[in-house]
Amino acid sequence: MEAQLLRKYFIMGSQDCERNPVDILTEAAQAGVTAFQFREKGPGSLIGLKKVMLGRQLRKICYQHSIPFIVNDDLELAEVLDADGIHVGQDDVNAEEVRARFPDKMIGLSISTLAELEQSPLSVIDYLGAGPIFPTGTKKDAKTPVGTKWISQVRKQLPHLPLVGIGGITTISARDVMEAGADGVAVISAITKASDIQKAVNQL
Ligand SMILES: Cc1ncc(COP(=O)(O)OP(=O)(O)O)c(N)n1
Ligand SMILES: Cc1ncsc1CCOP(=O)(O)O
Ligand SMILES: [Mg+2]
Repeated sequence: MEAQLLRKYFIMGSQDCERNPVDILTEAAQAGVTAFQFREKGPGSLIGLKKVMLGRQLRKICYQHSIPFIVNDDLELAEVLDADGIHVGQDDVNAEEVRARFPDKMIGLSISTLAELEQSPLSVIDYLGAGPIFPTGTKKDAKTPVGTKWISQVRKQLPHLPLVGIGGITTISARDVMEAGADGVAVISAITKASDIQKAVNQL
């Protein structure tokens, strides 16, 4: 995959939104986010048909704006929505299984420690999501923040694998993440909680 696609990677589910997620993604897409992950997860999230129906709407917006549509965790949903990619973490379906099922989709893998990095099937994935970089209130079960140093460490070990930082990144701290060597920043609240989404995306 082109690392440039990770530059402004927006992640969202309805649980993150105080207004219509369709409007929020439309504004973010118009403002120039470069990738989108549908992460319908946690307290207040939709399940079953409602999740699929929202996913269809969000998938369509990505298609209209030529933005990759990536599904978090849920392989069935990725198939039903014909997603461009899937993001899995260390406690999710193994990335090798995801690759066996989806030879042509982008696969992202979360990475928080050196041990995880050493044990991961890096040859089957397309990018790494490194974090949480900073403390975050968005993901209740987030691991201990690892800081931007973690980005530099991963970049040093893997100079060519596309790499995005995630966790507590704001329009101000995004610069530090990029300067540490990331190809992009993955954010939820920096966009969903912004009073002016266009401005927030521009600042990122
Ligand atoms: C780009 C990106 N990086 C990391 C994550 C976190 O994935 P995971 O650790 O599996 O946690 P959940 O998002 O599933 O709660 C991500 N989603 N995206
Ligand atoms: C999904 C995820 N994985 C690690 S931290 C995090 C939450 C990121 O949300 P925010 O950008 O609001 O801190
Ligand atoms: Mg996961």
